[in-house]
Amino acid sequence: MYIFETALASRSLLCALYNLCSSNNILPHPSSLLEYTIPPPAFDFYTMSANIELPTQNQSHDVADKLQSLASLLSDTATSIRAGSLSLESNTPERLKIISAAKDAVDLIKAASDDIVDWIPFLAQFAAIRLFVKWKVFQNMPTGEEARISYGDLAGKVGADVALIARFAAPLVAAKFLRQPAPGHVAHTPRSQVYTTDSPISAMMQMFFDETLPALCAMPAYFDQFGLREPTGRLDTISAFAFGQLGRSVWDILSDHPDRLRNMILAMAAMEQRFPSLGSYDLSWVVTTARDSGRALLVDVGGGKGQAVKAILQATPGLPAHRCVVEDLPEVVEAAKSSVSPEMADVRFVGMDFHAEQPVKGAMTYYIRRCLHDYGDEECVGMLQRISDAMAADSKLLIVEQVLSNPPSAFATAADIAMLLIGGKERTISGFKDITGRAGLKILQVYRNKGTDAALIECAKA
Ligand SMILES: C[S@@+](CC[C@H](N)C(=O)[O-])C[C@H]1O[C@@H](n2cnc3c(N)ncnc32)[C@H](O)[C@@H]1O
Repeated sequence: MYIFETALASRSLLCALYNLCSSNNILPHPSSLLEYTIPPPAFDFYTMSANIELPTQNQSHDVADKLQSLASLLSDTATSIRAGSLSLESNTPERLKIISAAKDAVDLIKAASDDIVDWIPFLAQFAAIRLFVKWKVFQNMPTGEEARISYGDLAGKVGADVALIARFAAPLVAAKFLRQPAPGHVAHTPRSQVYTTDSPISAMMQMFFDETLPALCAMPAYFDQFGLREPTGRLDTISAFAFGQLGRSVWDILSDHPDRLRNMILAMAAMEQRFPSLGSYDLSWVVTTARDSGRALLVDVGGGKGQAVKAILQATPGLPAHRCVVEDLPEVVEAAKSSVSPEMADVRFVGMDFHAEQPVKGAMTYYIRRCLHDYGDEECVGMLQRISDAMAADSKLLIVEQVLSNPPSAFATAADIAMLLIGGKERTISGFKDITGRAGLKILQVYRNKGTDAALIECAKA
């Protein structure tokens, strides 16, 4: 719309110029005016048609057809929800499918100029949410269906200017993230309530604002200094550059900041639904095969607080907790041990470094989730080689990561750019074949997770 208005205004201006000049015999013909006074036009202001790709009738029909099929998908969803056969809250793959369909519909309708109109408010919303979490604004808002608070009372509770609170609340009200039930009052929505506690989603948002955003902003200066080359190492990363810590890995840097490290570990739990610990993979073979041996049955390498092992224990009846191991950096393991849940009480927690020798040998299965994408290929080959060296001939390695499709999804590409900041990357299946093969492993099967790019890759010694 805006482009059209500009075009029309420019056209009138050119016509007026032409009329003025031609009446004074300065210009012989409009085409020479265009040819000599402006660069080749994006489109012809006189005909409004020559060089612009306006949708043909066929294309318009195509858009209409696609919109109609997306609309029927949304309408079928509504029918299933009404009939009680679909719950978007509990059915993550279906919810992600519907979100993607709704986004596809919006993309079909969008003009090129609409993108920027989406991006700019998003930045304001992101900043407002981060500040409200930091200032405990969400926590100080009453919850419940009818609950509301005046901006004045809310500002008083958190010790801020009323105007400041109202200005940062405004983008969130505009985005329907908060409600404004009456002028001067604000209320929670289910979306904002997630940020009232130290939830994994809140931790993820803080991690992106505090860790990722500064690194994204440092990228132009980083590439000016280091040249336009793909960063691969784990020491001189864009993230380290952004925090003035070149030569140190992201985990070294975080170990100086226990709060940031704790937040990062908590944030990992936010993506649990996108990264199911096993998905369709059935680990019950381990329980029957190794019942009588004393071997470890499951070793989660870089397992954080043991979130994947906890889920695997739930999904695999008969798997004894005392034969499962969670490995991570010593400081992470110490923190995890201090808050262990009852069902994890018998699990062994082992401090280690996955770039060094694997301390548990000959386990039935080694498991590594969301760690390899933190590193470039050479480091991954080293990490996999350590595991491969510890594996017995019948051991399996289970890798859970995103496996990029071609072209990749928006979420996977965003994850890839976040990984680039710390010298890592998301990989295609041939990328995984390459790094596992170089570490003396072969891929047996890939179990894809419905509705996301995550997959479990089962490997054995080559
Ligand atoms: C992205 S998190 C993944 C956590 C967990 N696997 C999950 O999927 O929820 C990466 C994990 O690797 C651990 N880590 C980082 N460097 C490590 C190292 N050198 N040795 C062992 N663990 C490490 C981190 O502490 C963190 O728990």
